[in-house]
Amino acid sequence: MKVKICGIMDKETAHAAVNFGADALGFVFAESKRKIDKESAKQIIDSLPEEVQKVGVFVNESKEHIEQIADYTGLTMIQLHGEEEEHFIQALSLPVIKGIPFQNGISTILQKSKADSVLLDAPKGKYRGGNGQRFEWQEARDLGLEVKNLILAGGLTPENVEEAIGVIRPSMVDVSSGVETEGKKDHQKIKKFIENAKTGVVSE
Ligand SMILES: O=C(O)c1ccccc1NCC(=O)[C@H](O)[C@H](O)COP(=O)(O)O
Repeated sequence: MKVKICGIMDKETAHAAVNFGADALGFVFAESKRKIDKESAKQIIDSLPEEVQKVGVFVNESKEHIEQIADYTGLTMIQLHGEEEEHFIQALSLPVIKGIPFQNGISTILQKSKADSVLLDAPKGKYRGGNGQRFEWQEARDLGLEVKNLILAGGLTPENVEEAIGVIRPSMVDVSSGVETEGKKDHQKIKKFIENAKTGVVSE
Protein backbone atom coordinates (compact mmCIF):
# COMPACT_ATOMS: atom_id res chain seq x y z
CA MET A 1 0.00 0.00 0.00
CA LYS A 2 1.29 3.41 -0.95
CA VAL A 3 0.92 6.31 1.49
CA LYS A 4 0.71 10.07 0.97
CA ILE A 5 1.08 12.42 3.91
CA CYS A 6 -0.50 15.77 3.05
CA GLY A 7 -0.08 19.26 4.50
CA ILE A 8 3.69 19.15 4.99
CA MET A 9 4.99 22.47 6.35
CA ASP A 10 8.45 21.74 7.72
CA LYS A 11 11.56 19.77 6.81
CA GLU A 12 11.62 17.67 10.02
CA THR A 13 8.14 16.30 9.37
CA ALA A 14 8.91 15.68 5.69
CA HIS A 15 12.00 13.64 6.56
CA ALA A 16 10.29 11.80 9.42
CA ALA A 17 7.47 10.77 7.04
CA VAL A 18 9.94 9.60 4.40
CA ASN A 19 11.96 7.64 6.96
CA PHE A 20 8.76 5.95 8.17
CA GLY A 21 8.04 4.91 4.57
CA ALA A 22 5.83 7.62 3.00
CA ASP A 23 5.70 7.37 -0.81
CA ALA A 24 4.34 10.87 -1.45
CA LEU A 25 4.19 14.18 0.41
CA GLY A 26 1.59 16.89 -0.20
CA PHE A 27 2.21 20.66 -0.15
CA VAL A 28 -0.93 22.81 0.01
CA PHE A 29 -0.85 26.00 -2.09
CA ALA A 30 -4.61 26.53 -1.73
CA GLU A 31 -6.55 28.40 0.97
CA SER A 32 -5.92 26.30 4.08
CA LYS A 33 -4.54 26.36 7.60
CA ARG A 34 -1.75 24.25 6.06
CA LYS A 35 -0.92 26.66 3.23
CA ILE A 36 2.79 26.82 2.47
CA ASP A 37 4.68 29.49 0.51
CA LYS A 38 6.70 28.47 -2.52
CA GLU A 39 10.08 29.37 -0.95
CA SER A 40 9.52 27.10 2.08
CA ALA A 41 8.20 24.30 -0.14
CA LYS A 42 11.26 24.54 -2.39
CA GLN A 43 13.64 24.28 0.58
CA ILE A 44 11.90 21.13 1.78
CA ILE A 45 11.56 19.56 -1.68
CA ASP A 46 15.23 20.19 -2.53
CA SER A 47 16.21 18.11 0.51
CA LEU A 48 14.02 15.08 -0.33
CA PRO A 49 15.03 11.86 -2.09
CA GLU A 50 14.16 11.62 -5.78
CA GLU A 51 11.88 8.61 -5.42
CA VAL A 52 9.40 10.44 -3.16
CA GLN A 53 6.51 12.08 -5.04
CA LYS A 54 6.17 15.80 -4.28
CA VAL A 55 2.54 16.72 -4.77
CA GLY A 56 1.30 20.33 -5.01
CA VAL A 57 -2.34 20.88 -3.99
CA PHE A 58 -4.27 23.64 -5.81
CA VAL A 59 -7.88 24.86 -6.03
CA ASN A 60 -9.14 26.61 -9.19
CA GLU A 61 -5.79 28.21 -10.09
CA SER A 62 -4.58 29.09 -13.58
CA LYS A 63 -2.33 26.73 -15.55
CA GLU A 64 0.40 29.40 -15.56
CA HIS A 65 0.30 29.82 -11.78
CA ILE A 66 0.39 26.07 -11.14
CA GLU A 67 3.26 25.47 -13.59
CA GLN A 68 5.26 28.41 -12.29
CA ILE A 69 5.03 27.04 -8.71
CA ALA A 70 5.74 23.50 -9.93
CA ASP A 71 8.87 24.60 -11.84
CA TYR A 72 10.16 26.75 -8.98
CA THR A 73 9.65 24.20 -6.19
CA GLY A 74 10.31 20.93 -8.04
CA LEU A 75 6.85 19.40 -7.67
CA THR A 76 6.43 16.05 -9.44
CA MET A 77 2.61 15.82 -9.33
CA ILE A 78 -0.34 18.22 -9.22
CA GLN A 79 -3.43 17.60 -7.08
CA LEU A 80 -6.55 19.60 -7.98
CA HIS A 81 -9.45 20.18 -5.56
CA GLY A 82 -11.64 22.69 -7.41
CA GLU A 83 -13.92 22.69 -10.44
CA GLU A 84 -11.11 22.07 -12.91
CA GLU A 85 -12.40 20.72 -16.26
CA GLU A 86 -11.05 17.69 -18.09
CA HIS A 87 -9.36 19.77 -20.83
CA PHE A 88 -7.55 21.75 -18.11
CA ILE A 89 -6.34 18.55 -16.46
CA GLN A 90 -5.05 17.22 -19.77
CA ALA A 91 -3.21 20.45 -20.55
CA LEU A 92 -1.00 20.30 -17.44
CA SER A 93 2.53 19.08 -18.01
CA LEU A 94 2.77 16.98 -14.80
CA PRO A 95 0.73 13.92 -13.77
CA VAL A 96 -2.53 14.97 -12.11
CA ILE A 97 -4.45 13.68 -9.09
CA LYS A 98 -8.06 14.92 -9.16
CA GLY A 99 -9.63 15.28 -5.72
CA ILE A 100 -13.31 14.33 -5.91
CA PRO A 101 -15.73 14.54 -2.97
CA PHE A 102 -17.90 11.45 -2.47
CA GLN A 103 -21.28 12.57 -3.86
CA ASN A 104 -24.26 11.57 -5.98
CA GLY A 105 -23.29 10.49 -9.46
CA ILE A 106 -19.73 9.69 -8.41
CA SER A 107 -19.49 6.65 -10.70
CA THR A 108 -20.07 8.78 -13.82
CA ILE A 109 -17.67 11.48 -12.62
CA LEU A 110 -14.96 8.88 -12.01
CA GLN A 111 -15.48 7.17 -15.37
CA LYS A 112 -15.11 10.49 -17.21
CA SER A 113 -11.99 11.58 -15.36
CA LYS A 114 -8.87 11.97 -17.50
CA ALA A 115 -6.63 12.46 -14.46
CA ASP A 116 -3.77 10.02 -13.82
CA SER A 117 -5.21 9.26 -10.35
CA VAL A 118 -8.43 10.09 -8.54
CA LEU A 119 -8.44 10.99 -4.85
CA LEU A 120 -11.78 10.11 -3.33
CA ASP A 121 -12.37 12.47 -0.40
CA ALA A 122 -15.15 13.44 2.01
CA PRO A 123 -17.65 16.11 0.88
CA LYS A 124 -16.36 19.70 1.19
CA GLY A 125 -16.12 21.21 4.68
CA LYS A 126 -14.58 24.52 5.70
CA TYR A 127 -11.86 23.97 3.09
CA ARG A 128 -11.82 21.99 -0.16
CA GLY A 129 -9.92 19.22 1.59
CA GLY A 130 -8.09 18.39 4.77
CA ASN A 131 -11.22 18.59 6.94
CA GLY A 132 -10.74 15.31 8.80
CA GLN A 133 -14.19 14.06 7.75
CA ARG A 134 -14.81 10.59 6.38
CA PHE A 135 -17.56 9.36 4.11
CA GLU A 136 -19.43 6.04 4.06
CA TRP A 137 -16.85 3.62 2.65
CA GLN A 138 -19.44 0.86 2.36
CA GLU A 139 -21.63 3.09 0.14
CA ALA A 140 -18.66 3.64 -2.16
CA ARG A 141 -17.92 -0.07 -2.22
CA ASP A 142 -21.56 -0.88 -3.01
CA LEU A 143 -21.29 1.31 -6.12
CA GLY A 144 -18.59 -1.06 -7.35
CA LEU A 145 -16.23 1.78 -8.23
CA GLU A 146 -13.74 0.39 -10.73
CA VAL A 147 -10.97 2.96 -10.74
CA LYS A 148 -7.35 2.48 -11.65
CA ASN A 149 -5.05 4.45 -9.35
CA LEU A 150 -7.67 5.23 -6.72
CA ILE A 151 -6.40 7.18 -3.72
CA LEU A 152 -8.56 7.05 -0.61
CA ALA A 153 -8.69 10.12 1.66
CA GLY A 154 -10.99 11.82 4.13
CA GLY A 155 -10.88 11.31 7.87
CA LEU A 156 -8.36 8.47 7.81
CA THR A 157 -6.48 7.80 11.04
CA PRO A 158 -3.92 5.27 12.29
CA GLU A 159 -6.88 3.45 13.89
CA ASN A 160 -9.22 3.20 10.89
CA VAL A 161 -6.85 2.97 7.91
CA GLU A 162 -6.64 -0.83 7.83
CA GLU A 163 -10.43 -1.16 7.82
CA ALA A 164 -10.72 1.51 5.09
CA ILE A 165 -8.21 -0.34 2.90
CA GLY A 166 -10.14 -3.58 3.35
CA VAL A 167 -13.41 -1.97 2.26
CA ILE A 168 -12.27 0.27 -0.62
CA ARG A 169 -9.08 -1.49 -1.78
CA PRO A 170 -7.36 1.69 -3.06
CA SER A 171 -3.84 1.83 -4.49
CA MET A 172 -2.85 4.63 -2.11
CA VAL A 173 -4.16 6.19 1.11
CA ASP A 174 -3.82 9.87 1.95
CA VAL A 175 -4.02 11.60 5.33
CA SER A 176 -3.66 15.02 6.87
CA SER A 177 -5.80 15.74 9.98
CA GLY A 178 -5.57 12.16 11.30
CA VAL A 179 -1.83 12.45 11.84
CA GLU A 180 -2.01 15.80 13.67
CA THR A 181 -2.21 16.73 17.34
CA GLU A 182 -3.54 20.19 18.15
CA GLY A 183 -3.23 21.22 14.50
CA LYS A 184 0.40 20.13 14.06
CA LYS A 185 1.78 17.05 12.37
CA ASP A 186 2.53 14.40 15.02
CA HIS A 187 5.48 12.18 14.07
CA GLN A 188 4.31 9.24 16.17
CA LYS A 189 0.89 9.31 14.49
CA ILE A 190 2.55 9.47 11.06
CA LYS A 191 4.65 6.42 11.98
CA LYS A 192 1.63 4.47 13.21
CA PHE A 193 -0.46 5.46 10.19
CA ILE A 194 2.20 4.29 7.73
CA GLU A 195 2.81 1.04 9.63
CA ASN A 196 -0.90 0.23 9.76
CA ALA A 197 -1.51 1.20 6.12
CA LYS A 198 1.38 -0.91 4.91
CA THR A 199 0.22 -3.95 6.88
CA GLY A 200 -3.34 -3.44 5.56
CA VAL A 201 -2.09 -5.44 2.54
CA VAL A 202 -3.67 -4.74 -0.95
CA SER A 203 -0.91 -3.50 -3.15
CA GLU A 204 -0.48 -2.49 -6.82
O1 LIG B 1 -5.23 19.77 3.51
C1 LIG B 1 -5.75 20.86 3.29
O2 LIG B 1 -5.75 21.74 4.13
C2 LIG B 1 -6.41 21.10 1.95
C3 LIG B 1 -6.96 22.35 1.68
C4 LIG B 1 -7.56 22.60 0.45
C5 LIG B 1 -7.62 21.62 -0.51
C6 LIG B 1 -7.08 20.35 -0.26
C7 LIG B 1 -6.49 20.09 0.96
N1 LIG B 1 -5.96 18.83 1.25
C8 LIG B 1 -5.98 17.75 0.32
C9 LIG B 1 -5.55 16.44 0.85
O3 LIG B 1 -4.95 15.66 0.12
C10 LIG B 1 -5.96 15.96 2.23
O4 LIG B 1 -4.97 15.11 2.72
C11 LIG B 1 -7.28 15.19 2.10
O5 LIG B 1 -8.30 16.09 1.81
C12 LIG B 1 -7.64 14.44 3.40
O6 LIG B 1 -7.61 15.28 4.49
P1 LIG B 1 -7.98 14.74 5.96
O7 LIG B 1 -9.42 14.34 5.96
O8 LIG B 1 -7.71 15.89 6.85
O9 LIG B 1 -7.08 13.57 6.26
